[in-house]
Amino acid sequence: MTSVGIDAVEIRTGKLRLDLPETFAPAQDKDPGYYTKGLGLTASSFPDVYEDIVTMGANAAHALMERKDLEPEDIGRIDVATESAFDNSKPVSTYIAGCLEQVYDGDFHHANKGERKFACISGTQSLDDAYNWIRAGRNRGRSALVITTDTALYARNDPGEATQGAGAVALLVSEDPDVVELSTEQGYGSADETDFLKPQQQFPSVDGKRSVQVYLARMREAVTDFESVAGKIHPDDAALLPFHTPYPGMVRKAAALAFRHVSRDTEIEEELAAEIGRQPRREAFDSEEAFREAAADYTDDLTDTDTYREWYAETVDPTLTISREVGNWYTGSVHVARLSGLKAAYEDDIDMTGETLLVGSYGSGAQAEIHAETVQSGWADEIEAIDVDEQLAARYELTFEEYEDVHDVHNHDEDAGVADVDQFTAPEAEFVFDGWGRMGERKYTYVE
Ligand SMILES: CC(C)(COP(=O)([O-])OP(=O)([O-])OC[C@H]1O[C@@H](n2cnc3c(N)ncnc32)[C@H](O)[C@@H]1OP(=O)([O-])[O-])[C@@H](O)C(=O)NCCC(=O)NCCSC(=O)C[C@@](C)(O)CC(=O)[O-]
Repeated sequence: MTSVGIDAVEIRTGKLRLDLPETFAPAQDKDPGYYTKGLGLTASSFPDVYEDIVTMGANAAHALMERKDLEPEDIGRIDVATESAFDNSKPVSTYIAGCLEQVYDGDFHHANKGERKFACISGTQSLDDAYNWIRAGRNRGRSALVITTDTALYARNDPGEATQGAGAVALLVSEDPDVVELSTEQGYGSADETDFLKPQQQFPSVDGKRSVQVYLARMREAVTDFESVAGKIHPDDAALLPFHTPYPGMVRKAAALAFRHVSRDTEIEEELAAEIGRQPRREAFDSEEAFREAAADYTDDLTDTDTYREWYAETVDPTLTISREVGNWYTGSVHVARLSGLKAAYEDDIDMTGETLLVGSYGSGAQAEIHAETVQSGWADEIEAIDVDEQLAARYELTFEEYEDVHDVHNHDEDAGVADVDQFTAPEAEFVFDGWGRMGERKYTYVE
């Protein structure tokens, strides 16, 4: 069977940085520990005034095509996943293709382009579309470009304001990939939920506490569904667990429940029994409430054990490093988690070839998906080539007042725009937003 998966990755972070404990916390009159320890975040990325979802996506795609020495004729489809689209008809992929055509001799007229929407999970759904297209043998030897791009803004003073972020991830999906091969097995947990949505509005209406519960419930379903096709998961099966990361604290909660589930009925549960007892079983309780309380107590004890802490430090924590510095990139978030985990393994000199990643994607509204990925022998060369640290370090550090201006610049209802707020950084060798066309379309130029 043809091996299909991710052949190369590039990211593009928004070029502005807001420090949460140092700059945001005092202005919000909050304890800095709320951001760093509670949510697990240090900073958010924001786009400069000449950046948006198109420039970030096009710049990530351009970097990837240059590094892999690709021409437009090598790409058979461009799938964009976003929940920050500014056009209800023309897909962002056409804007991005238009940008790329400014710098390549060829064009993308032969390429199928689209835009996926299902909150944050649409990035993984686009990956699926690309995978299925290649596995169906319809790709004529070409690869797919999957681009996730979002500016995740919340209304000012919404609790979600602390979790904002902006950036794009470009993934090249090909036969015989260099980074990871995707499993055919998948598990889903999907239900009509009203926890986070944007009905004809830019900023989300969020029931924050409920969104956390829905994330956990749908993930639990997806794990069970995955096990029904792939067999029971054991904690030692996966080297890394890249999960959708709206903020690292969310993944910390999900990881505790995941470990409790996958260690049940294993030698790990038996070994821990002397220390914290065995896991509560539903049939031993008179009511659902009593069972849930006992399960929550067991989970608290479990997360205090050395066994759990070691597993978390090796398998989960490395996937959160980039997220702590950039916030939520919505559709790109789980793909940032994968990159973060592989980057940490590369830096620690761990040979990941042949190892399994268990990837958990999620989108509000709501749907979770679990699949496995097998790391390929070219992974280290690919990870080494990505300039994540340089991009993060080069960001402009915003004051709180500048942050307020930037939020207004990217707020579709505010008049502030490129003309009113000076850019904070100077564009170089990249696509920039440079005004409006005659039909209200956004226009882009490549700046040398
Ligand atoms: C998630 C909430 C509700 C949290 O906002 P909140 O309700 O203000 O925060 P909290 O009171 O729940 O506190 C968070 C944690 O900080 C701790 N804490 C408190 N104070 C301190 C302190 N001083 N020092 C240290 N720790 C402190 C506190 O104890 C708690 O720890 P936990 O119980 O989680 O272990 C908010 O950020 C929000 O509304 N965010 C937006 C929605 C969101 O991200 N939801 C996550 C799941 S839904 C999802 O992932 C989908 C999404 C959002 O990406 C969208 C999509 O799919 O398109």
